[in-house]
Amino acid sequence: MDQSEVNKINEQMQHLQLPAVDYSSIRSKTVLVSPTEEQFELLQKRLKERIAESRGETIYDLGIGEDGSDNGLDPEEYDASLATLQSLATTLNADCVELRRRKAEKGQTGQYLIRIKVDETDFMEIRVAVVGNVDAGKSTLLGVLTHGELDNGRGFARQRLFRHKHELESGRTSSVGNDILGFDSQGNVVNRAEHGNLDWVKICEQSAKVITFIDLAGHERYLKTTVFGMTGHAPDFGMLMIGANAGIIGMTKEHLGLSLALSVPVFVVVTKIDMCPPNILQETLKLLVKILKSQGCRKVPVMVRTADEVVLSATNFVSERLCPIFQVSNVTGENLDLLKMFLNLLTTRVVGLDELPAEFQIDDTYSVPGVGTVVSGTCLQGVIKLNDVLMLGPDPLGHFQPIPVKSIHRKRMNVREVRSGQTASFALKKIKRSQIRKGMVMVSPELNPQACWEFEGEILVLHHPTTISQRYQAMVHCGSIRQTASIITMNKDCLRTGDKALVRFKFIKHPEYIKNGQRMVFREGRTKAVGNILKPLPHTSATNVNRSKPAKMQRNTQQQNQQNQNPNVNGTTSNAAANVSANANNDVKANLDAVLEISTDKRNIKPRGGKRKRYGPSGQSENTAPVENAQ
Ligand SMILES: Nc1nc2c(ncn2[C@@H]2O[C@H](COP(=O)(O)OP(=O)(O)OP(=O)(O)O)[C@@H](O)[C@H]2O)c(=O)[nH]1
Repeated sequence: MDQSEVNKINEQMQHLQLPAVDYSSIRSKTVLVSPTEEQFELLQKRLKERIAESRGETIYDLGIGEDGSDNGLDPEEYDASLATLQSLATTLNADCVELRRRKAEKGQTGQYLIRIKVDETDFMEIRVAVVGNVDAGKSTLLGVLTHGELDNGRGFARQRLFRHKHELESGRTSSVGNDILGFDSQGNVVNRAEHGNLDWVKICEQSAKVITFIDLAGHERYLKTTVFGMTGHAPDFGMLMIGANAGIIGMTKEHLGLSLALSVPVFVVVTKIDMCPPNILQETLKLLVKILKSQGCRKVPVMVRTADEVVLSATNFVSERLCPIFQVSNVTGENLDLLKMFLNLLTTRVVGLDELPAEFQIDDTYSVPGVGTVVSGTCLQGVIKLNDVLMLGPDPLGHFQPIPVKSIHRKRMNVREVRSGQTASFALKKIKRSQIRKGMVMVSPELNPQACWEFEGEILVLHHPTTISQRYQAMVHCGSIRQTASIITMNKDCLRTGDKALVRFKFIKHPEYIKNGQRMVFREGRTKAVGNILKPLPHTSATNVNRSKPAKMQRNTQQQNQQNQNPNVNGTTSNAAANVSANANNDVKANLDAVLEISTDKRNIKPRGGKRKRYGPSGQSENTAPVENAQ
């Protein structure tokens, strides 16, 4: 079975009302011992479905029945079952790799990774945002993982990575870096550095799964970029790094709070255990566990010390509550195998969105000599194929224009399509780079996209030194949108730390494409609020574009316009919005304590300033990079 077949099954499962298949005859733990032809077919069908459900792989339990019988098989039964499982995998063009075996009430049980062998141009994609305080060892760990050479404790692995990055990304000023780690269908790492360099195309060709690390800066002065990385690059997971000796300092809690606020499941990697006295390491772990278990985080910390624990935590990690903790050394390599095994088992959180109309969010733009304008970003839903015509926008007037996709790259590799949950870059014709900005989207014409100057959102103020009142302005981060917005109205006179409110925002520079239910962060300096977009208010009248009017007049005109279109706006919110709001309330409330704690951590507060990105006349960062670096 190849990826296109997996996709086909996915499609069928979502859209067709398939008659329910009766799997009752394959529920017993011994069914694999010597299945009848009919049972074999059913087993094959079920396995195919499971692989399709998680986009190319599944973990199969051997010796565990669904019929309530005691777990475990005797050695002969086990061997026979394993042989059947292997032949099932072979018929589906998949590999079957043992993850663990253990003793059960009656004999043995085991878990096996069944992963399809994809063709050269396809691979599963998982994005991991790497966060943590300065010096936690982020770059070093990524250097060690991706280049396969240990560190010397004095920056060796990190330099390698920097040199590699510098060579590959010369000209890029963005401080969000990407590194990739590929696994083949048997779970082996495929990265092979040649003269210190990695060939991304080769890695992707040999990989069944590629982990993209979004390397986010650890210093507070780059927090804006870090927030953008977490919202704009749509990570599946967050890897929070902590230096064992330094402990939970600086931005550690801030980054944890950000992951919580954006509902990104987090695992923790404690580094430098080779140089940390045992008592300090214990203190760091104790505090970490305390924070994770606190009311605000409500996580279940799990120390991962064995391969068994890796399988357990990876298979349960989709639930946001579990928080696996690894203790590693980049110098001795201790426990790095466990971390690699865990990364190999991570599965995408985006499933079942391929059938929706395409939606691609742009997180960067490039000018490539000989190619033209290139945009990179994430396909949030649907499938985008070569030569598809998508609506690009919104421009400063809120308009979208049709534009064909002339070439698609995934991780610098030429491909014919990109699916939901995957990142890609597109070459676009007849459009200047200065006409495109981060935060714009390319969507299927079916969606009839509309731009919004204003939207209603529900926010929770995590921290503000005094009070927030109407007309307050701060940066809204939402997906790859990063723009200052001002508060036009809210359902309270003023907001203080810990307050929740329904707020109507207005972007100050240009309208944006936003959607109901999107998570957002509203921040400026030490002020932070998180929440959800409840109701985008589409811009339909030219008055919205006229920014020369006094703020108050403009507000009134817009309110009138919107009242006319939508009588619901100023009174009660719609039912759908109210539902989102109820859910958001719970999520947001859950984060409160942790983040309040975070916001009062004085060590986080450092003077702002430092290196800034250069911006061109259009407000674009002045990136120029060859097309292959766009991904
Ligand atoms: N002994 C020891 N040293 C380590 C380990 N991991 C990293 N280091 C060292 O710690 C220093 C800081 O590591 P970096 O990788 O630069 O830290 P970082 O988190 O990337 O820092 P920023 O990129 O500035 O945010 C380097 O000198 C590394 O050699 C480890 O496991 N053991």
